[in-house]
Amino acid sequence: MRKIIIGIGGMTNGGKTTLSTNLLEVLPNSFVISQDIFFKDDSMVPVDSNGFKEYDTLDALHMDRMMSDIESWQKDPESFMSSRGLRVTSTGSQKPSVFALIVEGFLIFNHGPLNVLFDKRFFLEIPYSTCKERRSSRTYVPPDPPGYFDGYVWPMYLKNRKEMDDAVNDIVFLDGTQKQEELHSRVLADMHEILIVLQS
Ligand SMILES: Nc1ncnc2c1ncn2[C@@H]1O[C@H](COP(=O)(O)OP(=O)(O)O)[C@@H](O)[C@H]1O
Ligand SMILES: O=C(O)c1ccc[n+]([C@@H]2O[C@H](COP(=O)([O-])O)[C@@H](O)[C@H]2O)c1
Repeated sequence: MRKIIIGIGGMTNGGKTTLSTNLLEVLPNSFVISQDIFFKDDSMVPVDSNGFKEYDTLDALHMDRMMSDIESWQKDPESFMSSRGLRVTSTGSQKPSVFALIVEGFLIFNHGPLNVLFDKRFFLEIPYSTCKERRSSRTYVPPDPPGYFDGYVWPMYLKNRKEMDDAVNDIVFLDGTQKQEELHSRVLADMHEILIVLQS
């Protein structure tokens, strides 16, 4: 049995969830773990000197819990999926030969212990104006206060991005303004290559 872990990183609103959901639909025996669901409760997130909640750091996330879920998948992907109500697809009487885990999130490559687990890393980039526009039509819990994007989110993106660029060099950058179908085909083609290598 082969296991493949793909990282779909990217800027806020870069299209990570959309791309991951599209991949999930076509990849048999795949599962998506999203970093977003590991945000700490608002009461645990401190406020910076400008009064903005510091959500865009690894400290705002339960990374220990996220790692523990990924470890469970690594130990036994089949049980991991069935314990979440998902059936494993087999060919005839044969057990599936490949399981794929897609890990998506805005800080997945900034966490060293997670970053080392990826067989392939993708990062969705969009221009500042697209990012600001997409973000303004999204409602988080809690919602972004006035000035949050320019006063906190964008400066933190630049900081986190620099840290990632300094520490990780094996990333395929994707233009998140491309059509969803193009992004989907590009990632599938790259994954296909890895699967061939893994199966040989
Ligand atoms: N390739 C794309 N082209 C145009 N809009 C997109 C594309 N991918 C995602 N979007 C839109 O951008 C917004 C953010 O997408 P989402 O997948 O939730 O981003 P993320 O998970 O990176 O925050 C959504 O409104 C989504 O419909
Ligand atoms: O999901 C949450 O609990 C949450 C609460 C407050 C803010 N967020 C924002 O979620 C962003 C990362 O998620 P995403 O999907 O935009 O990449 C990050 O920029 C945070 O500011 C997310």
